[in-house]
Amino acid sequence: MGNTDTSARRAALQLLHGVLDEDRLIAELAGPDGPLGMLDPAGRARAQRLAVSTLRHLGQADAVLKPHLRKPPPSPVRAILCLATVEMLQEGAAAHGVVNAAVSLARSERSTEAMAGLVNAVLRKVAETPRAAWQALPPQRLPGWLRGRLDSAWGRAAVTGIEAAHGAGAPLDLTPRDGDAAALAAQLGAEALPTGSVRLMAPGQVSALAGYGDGAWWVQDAAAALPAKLLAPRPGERVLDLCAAPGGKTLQLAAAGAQVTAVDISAVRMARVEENLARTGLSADLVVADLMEWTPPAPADAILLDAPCSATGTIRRHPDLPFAKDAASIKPLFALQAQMIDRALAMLAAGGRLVYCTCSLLPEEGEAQVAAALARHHGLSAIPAEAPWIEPTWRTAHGALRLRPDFWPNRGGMDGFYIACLAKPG
Ligand SMILES: C[S@@+](CC[C@H](N)C(=O)[O-])C[C@H]1O[C@@H](n2cnc3c(N)ncnc32)[C@H](O)[C@@H]1O
Repeated sequence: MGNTDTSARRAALQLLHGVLDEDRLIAELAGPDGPLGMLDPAGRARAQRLAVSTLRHLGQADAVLKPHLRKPPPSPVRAILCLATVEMLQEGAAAHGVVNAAVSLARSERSTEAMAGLVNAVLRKVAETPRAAWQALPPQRLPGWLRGRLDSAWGRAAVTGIEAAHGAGAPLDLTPRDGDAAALAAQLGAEALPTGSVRLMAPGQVSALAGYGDGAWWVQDAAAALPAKLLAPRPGERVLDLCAAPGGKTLQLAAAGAQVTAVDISAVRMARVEENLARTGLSADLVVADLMEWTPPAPADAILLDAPCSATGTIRRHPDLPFAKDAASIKPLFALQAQMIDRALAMLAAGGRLVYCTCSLLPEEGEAQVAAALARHHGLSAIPAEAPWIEPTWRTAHGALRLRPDFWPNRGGMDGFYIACLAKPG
């Protein structure tokens, strides 16, 4: 048990090193060749949870540690200190075991062994921090490159709400295959959301939930489920799902009875779509291709384009993202998104509809893309989103939806998304 815990903590430190020192995402580091490769499934889950929680609360951990340090420690020592601080104060782990583990981890590496005494002394003081004092700390701030942009786009109060939502993390949302959220919610003791998703606040192991094996539902954030609902495919319609993997939206479109062709450039990610279709007993044609080069055999009645983006709407699930990315790494996506909209419109039949969406909080990847597309394409028009569950604060220009993590604050929030529906002239 002790060894397993130490291995999980060591792996968590390696994940932190990858994110904080090498600008890599946890998703890139989580493969079999990475730090988690040698662990059993429980150890992998624990290491990942520790790293994610530490990244989510790094700002608070630094704040608690600061008065006990004369100068900022080297990065590997900071990681050990922050991991242990979060484990004690956020996760509620017993101080004795956490401090001993941190000291032995510090001793075990050449880069940190000389500071094992400091790790011990500092963490003993941190362990005395009252839980209430920890909980009263303000949520971690977004890094400057993103905070400034969100401040300009949505204002300071929204940014504060977004940061609070990031600190709270995300509940587990499910999309029922048969669309009956009330029945699934009753079965799982969960909440049926007004938008048709089912929300579990403390889910435990996903594959142990009733209905997983027979594919009665799939995991999908409530906001991420809305683009396919707004496309509202009719049975038998020829629908293209562009940038489809891992396939949450493909499943929705197929469940609605559409003839779906799902396109994605990544064979590895497309394998996930295939697994998801097999588990849920739904069907779609799968095409591994670059949509900038691929042409459908016939124009589509409707298209869903979930373009690659900064994913800044998903930080509450992926707190590694703001550390691993920066403005320069995101900028090339803006031009690609515009090209993808043009490409999608070329694949669409006259009179057809296109839903464009991104899980981004940046207007450059949402509002600005649609405004520019409407200016570029003569006759293209916006179809205002209509559904009884749309809240007035979600509406933005061109009848599109702007969703943010600070919405539904008493319900567990939602991912950030931009969703617009466009009509090609007939
Ligand atoms: C936001 S994710 C899609 C999520 C997916 N729609 C879902 O609901 O599960 C973006 C996807 O775009 C794919 N992609 C990126 N560039 C592409 C291209 N040029 N052609 C096709 N797919 C591409 C990526 O492989 C990635 O799977």
